[in-house]
Amino acid sequence: MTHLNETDKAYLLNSIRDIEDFPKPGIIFKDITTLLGDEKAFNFLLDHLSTRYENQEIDYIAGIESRGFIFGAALAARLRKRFVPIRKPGKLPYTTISEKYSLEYGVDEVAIHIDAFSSLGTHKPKVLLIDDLIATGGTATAAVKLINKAGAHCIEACFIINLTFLQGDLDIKKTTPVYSVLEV
Ligand SMILES: O=P(O)(O)OC[C@H]1O[C@H](OP(=O)(O)OP(=O)(O)O)[C@H](O)[C@@H]1O
Ligand SMILES: Nc1ncnc2[nH]cnc12
Repeated sequence: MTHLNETDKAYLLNSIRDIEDFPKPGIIFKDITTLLGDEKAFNFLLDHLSTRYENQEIDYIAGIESRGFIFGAALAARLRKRFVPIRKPGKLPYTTISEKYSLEYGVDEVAIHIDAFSSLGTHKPKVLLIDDLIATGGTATAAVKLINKAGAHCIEACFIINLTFLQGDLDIKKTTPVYSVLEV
């Protein structure tokens, strides 16, 4: 189904477990392992995402390490699209390009293989970016920049959960559509 009603969203949200004070005091961690461990909820989510994206022009689905790999690769297999991993630094074996981003304290980085998106005739490769969750938005904003640096076009950034009170999607929305299945 393209549109999820409030009952559908409550069903998915209830399949995700909240863990208080992980990994630090004050954080409520959204634990998606309970969604993955519930085959009905996981397939319900994948049915929804497949319906949303099946008729859109997409050449690649890129997932952000590590939880974005799970949803991104599952959706890519269903839609018969190519999957590209966006990884933490030092993990990819071939030549990479990378993008740094700020954390609350310090910096982090995401990387991609330089040839991840091979050119497809006349058009720039169209990429759907997927991650499980957007919090401050630092990771996903850097990932969108990386997709552009790699010569592709990010057609949408998709998240299963958006922690809306952090407004992490504001920067991405300046250049790229954002879709969040669940807003918390
Ligand atoms: O919006 P941000 O504030 O940048 O945070 C969101 C990112 O944090 C989590 O990943 P994490 O770095 O914990 O890695 P993991 O998926 O390997 O656990 C989550 O899966 C996102 O990738
Ligand atoms: N509250 C949270 N739950 C799960 N993953 C996260 N990544 C950043 N914040 C998170």
